[in-house]
Amino acid sequence: MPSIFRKDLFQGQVAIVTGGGSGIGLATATTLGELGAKIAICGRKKEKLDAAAETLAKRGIEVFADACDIREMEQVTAFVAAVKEKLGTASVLVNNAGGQFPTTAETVSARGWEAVVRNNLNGTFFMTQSVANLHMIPAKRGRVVNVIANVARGFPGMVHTGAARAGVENMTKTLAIEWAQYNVQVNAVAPGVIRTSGTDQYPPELLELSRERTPMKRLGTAGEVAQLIAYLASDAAFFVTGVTWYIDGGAHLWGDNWIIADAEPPPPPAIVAELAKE
Ligand SMILES: CCCCC/C=C/C(=O)SCCNC(=O)CCNC(=O)[C@H](O)C(C)(C)COP(=O)(O)OP(=O)(O)OC[C@H]1O[C@@H](n2cnc3c(N)ncnc32)[C@H](O)[C@@H]1OP(=O)(O)O
Ligand SMILES: NC(=O)C1=CN([C@@H]2O[C@H](COP(=O)(O)OP(=O)(O)OC[C@H]3O[C@@H](n4cnc5c(N)ncnc54)[C@H](OP(=O)(O)O)[C@@H]3O)[C@@H](O)[C@H]2O)C=CC1
Repeated sequence: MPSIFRKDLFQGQVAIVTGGGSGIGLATATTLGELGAKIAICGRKKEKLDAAAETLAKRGIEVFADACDIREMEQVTAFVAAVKEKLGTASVLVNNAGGQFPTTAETVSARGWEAVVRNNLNGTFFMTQSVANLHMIPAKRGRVVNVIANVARGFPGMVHTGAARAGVENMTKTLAIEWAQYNVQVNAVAPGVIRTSGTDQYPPELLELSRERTPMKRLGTAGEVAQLIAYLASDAAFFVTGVTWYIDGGAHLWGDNWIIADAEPPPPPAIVAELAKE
């Protein structure tokens, strides 16, 4: 996707993109890198990262890639220190790593719940705190962009991730206030359904349902999300903080991914009938 931004927009800056080995993360790393930033990417699978690093390097982007599971504080601390040593002080952090699995709320196991909350809420906080303390707060400059999901009306079918992403959305607001004094702006991006290696793992019929229920009648692209992230990471968004930006073709306002069962509603309690008589 051709960029609308000036070619040297991020010249001299270092950007960390978690989950930068694929999908939205790789598109974001490519976009920021092509706009001049040095790029650090992490993920759990080293082979995926190596392939992504090669792709970025072929485009002339200086890149540091290393395995890091964002759920593990020790791995996060080591990765964040390595970025400083290899590339310098980071001014941009894109918390993109995350994921979950479809489940009904009544069947999700305690371990399944915990795995998803750790992945999307704990991991995002660990990375943000570590980058802020080592890079952004001492430099008095930082832009954090958290990739969440469309949780405006809950997240039926994925209760664990809905709760975790809502946690990140609230954290976004808190950190925007606490860290304004350090010139660290914190925003969130909430993608609707975006065609990526991630959504390729979901049943095609679920994706088609989402497309039909999206007012703009299509799925988004990783490049479109990357452009929004680039704006929020740039100086053009200097006065923007604590805000969630939906990029979903209108889906947070209208359209449902969850079919409510066509069951007989329960009779109302007696008090409701009595009040109706008055
Ligand atoms: C309409 C579509 C909308 C789509 C919108 C969103 C799209 C995206 O987010 S795209 C990104 C897509 N990628 C993913 O979502 C994959 C991410 N998944 C993972 O990274 C991992 O599976 C994990 C972090 C969610 C869990 O990994 P891990 O901690 O290693 O978990 P364990 O294997 O140890 O299992 C713990 C616990 O969780 C249960 N579980 C794990 N995966 C699944 C699954 N796919 N389905 C059902 N249950 C799962 C697992 O069974 C364990 O529970 P117990 O069995 O009770 O021990
Ligand atoms: N595509 C969509 O429709 C939507 C996506 N999102 C969110 O956007 C983000 C990007 O997703 P997308 O690009 O579509 O999918 P991908 O599956 O391609 O990207 C997810 C990336 O996160 C990395 N990752 C996951 N868990 C961890 C972890 N614990 N530590 C480090 N890295 C991790 C994965 O790498 P590895 O497996 O190597 O660890 C992978 O590169 C995710 O948070 C996703 O949930 C939100 C709403 C909709």
